[in-house]
Amino acid sequence: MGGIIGLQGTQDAAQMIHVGLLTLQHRGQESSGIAVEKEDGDFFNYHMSDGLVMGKYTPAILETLKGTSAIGHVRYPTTGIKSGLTDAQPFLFKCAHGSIAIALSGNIVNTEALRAKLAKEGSIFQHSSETELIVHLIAREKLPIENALKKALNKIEGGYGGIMLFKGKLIAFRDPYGIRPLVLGKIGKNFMVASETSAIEVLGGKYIRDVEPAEILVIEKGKLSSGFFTQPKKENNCIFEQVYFSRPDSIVRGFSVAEARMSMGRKLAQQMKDIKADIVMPVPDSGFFAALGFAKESGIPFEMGLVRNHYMGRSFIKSTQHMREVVAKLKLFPIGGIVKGKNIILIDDSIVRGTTAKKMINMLKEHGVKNIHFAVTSPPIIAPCFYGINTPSKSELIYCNMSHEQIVKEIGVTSLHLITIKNAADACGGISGCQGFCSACFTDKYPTKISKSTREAR
Ligand SMILES: O=P(O)(O)OC[C@H]1O[C@H](OP(=O)(O)OP(=O)(O)O)[C@H](O)[C@@H]1O
Ligand SMILES: NC(=O)CC[C@H](N)C(=O)O
Ligand code: SF4
Ligand SMILES: [Mg+2]
Repeated sequence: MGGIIGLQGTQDAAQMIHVGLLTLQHRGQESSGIAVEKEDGDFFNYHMSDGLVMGKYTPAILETLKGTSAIGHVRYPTTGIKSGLTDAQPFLFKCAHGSIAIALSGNIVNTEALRAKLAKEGSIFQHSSETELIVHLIAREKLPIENALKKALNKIEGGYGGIMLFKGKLIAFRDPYGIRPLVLGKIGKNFMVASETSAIEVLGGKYIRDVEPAEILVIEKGKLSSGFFTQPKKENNCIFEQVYFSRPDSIVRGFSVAEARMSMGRKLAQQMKDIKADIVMPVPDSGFFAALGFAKESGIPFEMGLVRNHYMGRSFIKSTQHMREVVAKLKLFPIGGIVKGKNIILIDDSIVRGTTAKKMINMLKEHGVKNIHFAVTSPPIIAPCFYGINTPSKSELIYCNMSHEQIVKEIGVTSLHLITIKNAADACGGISGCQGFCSACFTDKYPTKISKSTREAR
């Protein structure tokens, strides 16, 4: 998954990308990078850093990132080496076309086959993440860059949004199914692209529209041109963007994420009419708006009985189970005075491995909660994601290894309720049922081909 942002036409491009990356931090915490095209277009000024963005791009560093065309990336490792700077993006290359900087959010699913073929033909790989493949494929084509990119993108399959800098051009592209998000905006007279609208708005810019599935945008000297590298496929936007990943103040496929989450909460309340409770409580952060919607619909008072430590970052997107456990233990803490002796409806967006639920419910009990009815705004997650979110192999997914009743016991709640796929999709602006959305992690039905080796790699 991860987050990307690119803009052109302003002297403080790197400073703006830096602010954009801080805004996209929730999409990737493992490393970040900014690349700015040098004035002669010959290469890039750049800086990569591990961990969080905050504090890593000092004024002195930003001063070295001179240029008016820039891209940035925050990484959530879903392929390749999971930590360190080896796979920190943007990746920078020199090839027969010239200098290219590229950053990708998402995953390419036919990586193994392509990599093996290219390696056999003599390619040397510097990185272990798939983003590099695109440049290898471009470098082999003796065509103008846009056409070379078109050819390259026709050879890859997956869910991705991508950005490139090349000789005065900022180029953006999105997978044919629109699985991963990418939006176009404008700041003054300058165009920009980003994974989420919030990164445009924080800079004082205006969201214009989504980059279309299969679209390639070229921005050069303030002018925008658009083309398609293939026929767009039936849209399969990742429903997890609304459920968990995106910031609540972002607009995803025309819908406010906060409102979609509130509506999911309302629908859960309708599903749970018979459950009586004293208070409704969110699991912060991403359960917040759903709990608000639930409380409004049910009339049960809304309370904040859990405090979120924001310095811990998100637990789910940590790279190792050890770190997920550490963060899950420290990220939430109950407020005894609010929860003691209460029957509560507790709302979270998802149960993936069950790491958060187990720890948090234990703590709530230690603080004297009477009964917990746990309500979740995603259906059971029963299949891995191959498009850039680490919903892990079936062996790690709690709903693949236990029955609903066993999970109720394992996490220690009085009852457990999950939103239906139809209700989740309706709340997120689905046309009818789940049309327009990818929901493969709930259904095990993927929009693209997933090869045996890709499946087995999980
Ligand atoms: O069942 P699990 O494997 O624990 O994964 C699911 C949990 O992880 C996420 O929270 P996270 O801390 O990543 O982010 P948030 O603060 O935005 O909710 C998500 O919101 C769930 O709470
Ligand atoms: N954009 C991202 O953070 C993910 C890109 C790529 N799949 C990686 O793991 O590096
Ligand atoms: S499989 Fe799930 S997480 Fe992955 S793109 Fe589809 S809906 Fe999103
Ligand atoms: Mg959470």
